Amino acid sequence: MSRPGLFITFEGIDGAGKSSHIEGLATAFRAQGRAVTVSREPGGTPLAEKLREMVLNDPMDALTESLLIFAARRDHLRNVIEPALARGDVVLCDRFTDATFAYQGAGRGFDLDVLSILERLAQTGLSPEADLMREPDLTVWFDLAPEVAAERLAGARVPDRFEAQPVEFFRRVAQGYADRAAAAPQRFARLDAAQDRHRVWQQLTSVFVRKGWLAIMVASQGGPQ
Ligand SMILES: Nc1ncnc2c1ncn2[C@@H]1O[C@H](COP(=O)(O)OP(=O)(O)O)[C@@H](O)[C@H]1O
Ligand SMILES: Cc1cn([C@H]2C[C@H](O)[C@@H](COP(=O)(O)OP(=O)(O)O)O2)c(=O)[nH]c1=O
Repeated sequence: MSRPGLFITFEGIDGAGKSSHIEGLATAFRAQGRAVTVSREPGGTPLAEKLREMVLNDPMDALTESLLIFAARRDHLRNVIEPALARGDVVLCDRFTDATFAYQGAGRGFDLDVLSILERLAQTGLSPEADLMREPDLTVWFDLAPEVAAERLAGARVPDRFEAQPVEFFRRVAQGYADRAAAAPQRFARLDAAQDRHRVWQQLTSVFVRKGWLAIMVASQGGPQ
């Protein structure tokens, strides 16, 4: 019998170090015989990537932004995430709905109750269990002080509309993530992202080993040098 799919998301403020580790984790899962789908939000389908370009570059009010992000998310769920989970893949997704609560909710101050309604609308009715609202099986939260993230990003890449925000914005976003983690402690795994890359990788793989999703040997494989 094939193994059930796993839906794993990666969250944290810009510059926390998520992208540095996702490919390494995909390699570790593949080395242990699992099929892996790597994706990101906003994005992951042709339509959602178009919406991403708008969200990251065009000024808009917070409701418009939230509607576009959830539209992109539904398209991504329908066309990529749900089919991959149905095949039994491990789905590794760089950001998901916690980012909307953290950035649009806590960061921009948009109404969290409206976000909850949009979440239910966008994430329900797509899997064989009609009433299921799709949520991650695990969310890895790269927790890092905004000042440290800003230092890491300075000069590293051209900032998008969010990355160009002042540090106070990221303090609110970081608090938004802390609130989401406190509300669903069984789903979240917090990493101390201030440590060096190797230690962050060790923390990351030990979460998966503890869950029984990776064998212990991978701790020395696949991670960033
Ligand atoms: N543990 C770390 N210590 C120092 N710098 C890091 C660490 N992890 C990532 N970086 C660097 O910080 C920047 C942001 O990392 P990245 O993985 O792109 O973050 P994110 O995807 O969370 O925005 C990159 O320049 C990356 O090389
Ligand atoms: C998924 C998501 C992302 N975002 C923002 C956070 C990031 O600043 C930006 C893009 O995320 P990300 O892909 O992490 O950026 P990069 O590839 O440049 O590291 O979109 C939201 O504001 N709301 C959301 O729901």
